[in-house]
Amino acid sequence: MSGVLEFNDVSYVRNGNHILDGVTWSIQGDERWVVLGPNGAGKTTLLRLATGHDYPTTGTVDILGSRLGRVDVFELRNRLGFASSAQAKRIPLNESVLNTVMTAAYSVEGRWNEQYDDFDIRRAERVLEEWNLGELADRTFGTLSDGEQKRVMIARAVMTDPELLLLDEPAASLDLGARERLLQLLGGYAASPSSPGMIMVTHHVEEIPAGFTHALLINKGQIVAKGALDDVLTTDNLRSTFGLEFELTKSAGRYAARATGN
Ligand SMILES: Nc1ncnc2c1ncn2[C@@H]1O[C@H](COP(=O)(O)OP(=O)(O)OP(=O)(O)O)[C@@H](O)[C@H]1O
Repeated sequence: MSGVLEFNDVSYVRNGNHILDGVTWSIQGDERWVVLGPNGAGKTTLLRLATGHDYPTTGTVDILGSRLGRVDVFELRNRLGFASSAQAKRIPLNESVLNTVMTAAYSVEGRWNEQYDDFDIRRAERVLEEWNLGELADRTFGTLSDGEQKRVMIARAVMTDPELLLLDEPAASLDLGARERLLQLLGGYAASPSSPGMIMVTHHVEEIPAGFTHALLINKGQIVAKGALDDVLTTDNLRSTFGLEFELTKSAGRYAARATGN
């Protein structure tokens, strides 16, 4: 079975630096991956390639069965859902929450002259309900809290029923309550058999939602470990990735890590 995303011996080099180095990685549509690694490891670069926002220096990237470099990336991106803080910054602050989500149907960030039909409106309203945003539909994006904005960006990413959903640090900078509410929603979404393949970048094992199945650990552009979550999340692999000794625990499907040495 060919995957929804295939990296084959991918390197990405800038100014002589190997930002990604020999990355081979395959994701199937029923897998939910977390990508973990320290600052500067290459996680965002991985997502930029996986969403067709950049090209590998060497190696190949296949997204939804199409080879990057031989396919119209704008068409391809319509089949992907992607949420990041960089994208959130492009949303006009005076745009309504409903429009912020609905404009994903046209891959635009602010409403202009596009004609939306009842289907688009109903779909956007349903997605807002699913992500606990129904009461905020008429609010403007700029008046939302950080946690609410992050949920709106995820709702926008799933609005078009993507075949692959990519989330870059969706829980970053959230307070404990907002983080836990978001992880519950993400866990529920990940557990649904109708959900697409997912990739979520994070810095913290505590932010891995229950229901995620696989992990990729990366450091200095190279894969440290990849595979089933429980096989990959080990103290040895965390030490190799973050350069510290950790105590790692798992409870009710969630992980926690605490440094034990240096
Ligand atoms: N176009 C570029 N030119 C030069 N260096 C780059 C370029 N893009 C990324 N880098 C560098 O590559 C490294 C990896 O960047 P990337 O943003 O992928 O890391 P990251 O794992 O997402 O980091 P963080 O966790 O801090 O967000 C960083 O050192 C970054 O400065």
